[in-house]
Amino acid sequence: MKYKVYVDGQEGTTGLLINDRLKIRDDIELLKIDPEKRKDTNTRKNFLNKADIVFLCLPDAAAKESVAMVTNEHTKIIDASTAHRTNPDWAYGLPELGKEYREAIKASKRISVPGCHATGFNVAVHPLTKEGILAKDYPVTAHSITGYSGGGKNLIAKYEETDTDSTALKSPNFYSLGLNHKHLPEMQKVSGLTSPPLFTPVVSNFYKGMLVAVPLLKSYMKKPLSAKEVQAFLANYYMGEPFIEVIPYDSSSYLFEGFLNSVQCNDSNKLQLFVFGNDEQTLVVSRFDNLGKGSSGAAIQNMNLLLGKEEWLGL
Ligand SMILES: NC(=O)C1=CN([C@@H]2O[C@H](COP(=O)(O)OP(=O)(O)OC[C@H]3O[C@@H](n4cnc5c(N)ncnc54)[C@H](OP(=O)(O)O)[C@@H]3O)[C@@H](O)[C@H]2O)C=CC1
Ligand SMILES: CC(=O)N[C@@H](CCC(=O)OP(=O)(O)O)C(=O)O
Repeated sequence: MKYKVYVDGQEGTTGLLINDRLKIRDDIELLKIDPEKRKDTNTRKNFLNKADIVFLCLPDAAAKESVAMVTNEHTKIIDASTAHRTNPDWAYGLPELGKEYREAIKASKRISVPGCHATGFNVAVHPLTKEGILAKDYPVTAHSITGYSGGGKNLIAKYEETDTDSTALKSPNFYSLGLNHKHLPEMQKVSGLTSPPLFTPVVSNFYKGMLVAVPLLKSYMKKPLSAKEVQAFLANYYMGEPFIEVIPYDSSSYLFEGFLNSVQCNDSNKLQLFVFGNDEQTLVVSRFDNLGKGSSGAAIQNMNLLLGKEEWLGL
């Protein structure tokens, strides 16, 4: 039997990539809506209820509308938007965080795909709070560098327009300067911190790829660890996870002329976790593709868990 899969938002940045990842599967029947009708409520409703699995690749408000249109109790929904990520009725789609996350995903009909920055952040911080290395009230900061595809069609168009004088736009730019980025609620909830992290993302003039960096001070940790000990702890935590690669503490061979680039994990579902530093100071950095493990790759990984096909290690 082939699973019927429908992508609501198939023409968007995330939807197109999910389609690409589904096209190579022979265990899936892809239900394709006529592009002209992709915003027609009745047609969408019909597709949403015909499918065994629905991917929502829509703005938040449209994602909520789609969920409300699903009346078939067998339909499972994997939502790429921010709409349900802290909703307790939805599983948080980052199975590597622990057995309870993996089991919740497998048992649920409603899965939320984590935000891209939140993925990099939670992979670094969740194990440290869970195992009591960081107290819940540790004042966490995080910095992120992302390609512009993270902003979807609108930001891609802004960056790729040729008729604007965009020198300023095309330099690296801090954004979310209200310090209220939309991923803060899921960062705080999943890491269990009592306050949201102070998070400073930077968008830059390349299409995709990202780094999320979390600096830590040993003297403020609940269980004080050096950078080398943090690396050993994370390597042990993620041992056996095919999509999370904890890089050896001596990571010099992974750098290019001493630089850590943002794009080395592109076109994969891989997330690399680096730990830099010394006895007192630690910098944990996640590197991954914002359109891979940061969205469409993670969405497919969650589908595989739902279908009992964890062994699928394709893109
Ligand atoms: N880009 C990224 O790195 C990531 C994005 N996400 C999230 O995934 C979701 C999709 O993002 P992304 O693919 O980047 O966004 P895009 O803007 O690239 O695509 C959104 C798509 O949704 C369609 N759409 C909008 N409103 C409706 C509606 N009412 N009914 C049907 N279709 C509609 C748009 O149609 P039209 O083609 O006409 O514009 C477009 O094709 C968002 O919630 C985003 O926040 C999550 C993680 C990462
Ligand atoms: C460059 C840029 O604007 N990036 C987006 C990230 C998109 C994303 O992952 O956000 P959702 O998953 O919540 O949709 C941002 O930081 O808001």
